[in-house]
Amino acid sequence: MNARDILNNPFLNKGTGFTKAERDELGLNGLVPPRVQTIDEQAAETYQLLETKQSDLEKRFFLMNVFNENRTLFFKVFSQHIEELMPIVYDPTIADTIENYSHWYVRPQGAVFLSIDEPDNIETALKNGANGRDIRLIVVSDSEGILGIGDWGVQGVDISVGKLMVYTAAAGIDPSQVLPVVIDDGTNRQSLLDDPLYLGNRHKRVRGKQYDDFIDKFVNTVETLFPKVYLHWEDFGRGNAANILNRYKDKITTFNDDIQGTGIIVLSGILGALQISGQKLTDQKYVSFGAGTAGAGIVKRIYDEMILQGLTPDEAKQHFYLVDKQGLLFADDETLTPEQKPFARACNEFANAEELTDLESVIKTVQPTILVGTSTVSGAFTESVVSEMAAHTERPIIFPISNPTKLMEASADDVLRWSDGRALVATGIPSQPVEYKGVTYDIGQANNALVYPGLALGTIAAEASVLSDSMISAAAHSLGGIVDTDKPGAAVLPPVSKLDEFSRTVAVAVAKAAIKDGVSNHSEDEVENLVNSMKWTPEY
Ligand SMILES: NC(=O)c1ccc[n+]([C@@H]2O[C@H](COP(=O)([O-])OP(=O)(O)OC[C@H]3O[C@@H](n4cnc5c(N)ncnc54)[C@H](O)[C@@H]3O)[C@@H](O)[C@H]2O)c1
Ligand SMILES: O=C(O)C[C@H](O)C(=O)O
Ligand SMILES: [Mn+2]
Repeated sequence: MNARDILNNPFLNKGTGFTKAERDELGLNGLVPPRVQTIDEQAAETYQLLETKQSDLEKRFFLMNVFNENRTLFFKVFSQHIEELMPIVYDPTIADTIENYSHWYVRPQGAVFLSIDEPDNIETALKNGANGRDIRLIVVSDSEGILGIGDWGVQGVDISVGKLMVYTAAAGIDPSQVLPVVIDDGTNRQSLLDDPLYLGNRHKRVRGKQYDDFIDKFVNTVETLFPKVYLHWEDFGRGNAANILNRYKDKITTFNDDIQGTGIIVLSGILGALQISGQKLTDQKYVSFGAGTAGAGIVKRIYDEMILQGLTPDEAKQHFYLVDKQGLLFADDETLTPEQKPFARACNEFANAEELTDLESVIKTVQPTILVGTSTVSGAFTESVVSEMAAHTERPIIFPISNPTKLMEASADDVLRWSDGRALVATGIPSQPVEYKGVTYDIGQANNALVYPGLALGTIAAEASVLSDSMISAAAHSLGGIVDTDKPGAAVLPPVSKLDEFSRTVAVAVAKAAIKDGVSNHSEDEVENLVNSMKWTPEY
């Protein structure tokens, strides 16, 4: 490899960090400024320059340049300032770059672009993307359900790139072992189809057999090329996400973030909240506002936990009320998804069944103790919804977790005020602490980013053949225990600033569960070492 290839390769480039000896050996003399800098000096300068940028968007562009030039330096800066930079590198700023991707496009950022029109190119494209690297982690999206902003065609590739950045910063997954992938199967967003600058396939989304076969071919090719890979699915549409997961979850090491990751983090948050309120999960009544991919995924996780805590399936089901566009979901509704069906209620349970078409009437009638929003309906948790909940329960658990910021069901600040400081709140995007009547309330972030890095680290370290339910449950429990129950206004989840620390906790718990479950051939006393040895650190 010649010197210029080294400087142009973000995995190899150290910029001014090349030592004198390296410069002599690699032919770099004269190609970088004379002074040799340590990565700490480079990181401090980079951070200083970053802080001169005014908007989050400018900061993101700047950081993406660093990412494209020098991966090690990028992750040094990101890891050092993880709490500050998460919302810039990832959600919510990433939503802006996805909506404007084609217009702002500069570089492919190491992603692999697969076109539904060219199934025969899957293997070549993946090989080109890997370029001989040993790929252990793939994030793939078809971008039909990006966050709560919907179908963004090929532009959703940024979510695959962004999720992988968080994996490395949070859990130390080696950035040279990851591969972001987007499946471009068209888009149903007319404004993209009409946009002359749109960079994706200019046709409607392909569905049915052709789509399913493409997914199958993709999975088979991935498994052949990268037999040890952990395959993460992100932001597929409601009609595909659960189907795909169910098709592969017992065969390969695979994970759907919106279903399983969100299920884990919300269960952890609820366990944290119950630790604060001193209550039992099996005494709670749960309303899911929005019962799509995430909503139903969370319900299933909490339902499984209730069974783990001793309830029968029939008893456990009685604790859930799912609300979607049509209102409370009833069993005689023919439009229910397979994931909604088990939790639909009977009309004859309610004297006023026909009135239960909006959230407020459901809250009044059901009097829940937990309300989780995954509806993408901005402001749906109104003052009357929140105060109605607070009227019936001392410490209502209220998690408005739709993303990005513009789609939140309520702000943490409003929920606390409207419940007179009694609600236990977590939000999907980071929220500033709320001051109310002399107490500072820290707000937990119920975002799957707090858990998917550790989950993968543990699973990959244990070389688990599948991601089993007990591994998922172990992840939720390992996080749920880390709250400060004595401090007034304590958050229900651990702070993002400690993400690297608790990713390790999650990883160890997950790897141990894999071994107990018989899906890993390692032994428990190896776990600490296995996890430690997987961990990549941003140093030269
Ligand atoms: N915080 C997190 O970690 C996290 C994780 C996953 C998803 N989410 C967020 O959850 C939201 C939903 O994501 P998803 O993947 O489940 O999408 P989805 O499309 O699968 O589900 C959304 C559901 O909301 C329903 N809905 C739409 N309008 C409604 C209304 N007026 N009233 C009631 N229900 C309504 C839809 O019918 C659908 O069932 C998004 O905003 C996403 O960002 C957050
Ligand atoms: O990406 C996020 O911030 C969480 C989640 O996966 C989502 O789709 O909203
Ligand atoms: Mn998602």
